[in-house]
Amino acid sequence: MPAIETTALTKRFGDVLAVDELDLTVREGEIFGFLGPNGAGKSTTINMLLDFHRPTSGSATVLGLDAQDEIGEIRERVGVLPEGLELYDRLTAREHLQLCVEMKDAPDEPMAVLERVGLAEEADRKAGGFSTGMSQRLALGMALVGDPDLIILDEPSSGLDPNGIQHMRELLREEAADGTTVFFSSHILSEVEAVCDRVGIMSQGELVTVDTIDNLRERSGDAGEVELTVETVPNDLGLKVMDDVSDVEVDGDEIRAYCHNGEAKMNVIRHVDRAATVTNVVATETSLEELFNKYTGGGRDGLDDDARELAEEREAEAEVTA
Ligand SMILES: Nc1ncnc2c1ncn2[C@@H]1O[C@H](COP(=O)(O)OP(=O)(O)OP(=O)(O)O)[C@@H](O)[C@H]1O
Repeated sequence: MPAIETTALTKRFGDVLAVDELDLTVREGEIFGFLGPNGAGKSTTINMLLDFHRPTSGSATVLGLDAQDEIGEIRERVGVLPEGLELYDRLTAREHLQLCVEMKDAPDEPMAVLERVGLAEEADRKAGGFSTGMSQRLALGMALVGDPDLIILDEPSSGLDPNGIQHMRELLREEAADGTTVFFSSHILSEVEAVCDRVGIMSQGELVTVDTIDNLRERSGDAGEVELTVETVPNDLGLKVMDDVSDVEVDGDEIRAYCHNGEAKMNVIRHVDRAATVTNVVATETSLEELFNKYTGGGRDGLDDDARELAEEREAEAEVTA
């Protein structure tokens, strides 16, 4: 049974089609990153999963339960860190946790949760004086109460310092290792890249792709770059004619080649090694940032079929309205 499944899930706010016939499956036990630029429809989707917004049409299940009809049971089994959660200014961190423990009838010890999110020293401070990052840590702790089967986090890293981001990443990994499904939206792509099993990329209300990051790289036809430092660059390098290699550049004693897959990178290294004395090799992968731009229209080359089709539809619509 999938942890989350949506079928043609759609939300319209007046003229704005925030989520457009979304079919999304999040598997049990995975860490799934939900990506997309501002206004792509991520929060609206999350809000429909938790019945904060009613869909215009379509349906969603969470842990096999209907997101509208069985929301009570869903809320008992899901830990949520919503976007812009407002804390109670006059309650301390410990009191917030205590409230969650009581509401979920959970056996958790508030101090143990505060330890986990790095807030133990602030346990008796009122949340009204918390920094954004501290509030976010507390909200994360509240989401962890009751050992949920699924954690849904909307932009969990917002306001966290690098230390906090690292800490949150570890917590999410621990939760996943324990069998919890983690579904989170984020703008911090490096964070998504570091923890997610799969990512889904939203653009203008539509899901343009879902896959592992490695597969996205592979499918985008852009595996990355290999840079070799050599004692003397040979006269006839012969790299440009190699399969799956493009944009070869030579700069002093450095040779750079963009490769479309890992095998091409290895072939480049072997080829140059035969022709010259190689003193250093650096291979880099296409960053998720670059992939993200491709899939959301930041660059057209390398779009997968779905994204290209979507982009072409958009252009055709634009021509009609122009
Ligand atoms: N309550 C609302 N009333 C009207 N329009 C809304 C409402 N909530 C969202 N929208 C619109 O729906 C679209 C999707 O917004 P949503 O907040 O889901 O995007 P998002 O991907 O979460 O963006 P961000 O990363 O900026 O949080 C946007 O055009 C937004 O303006």
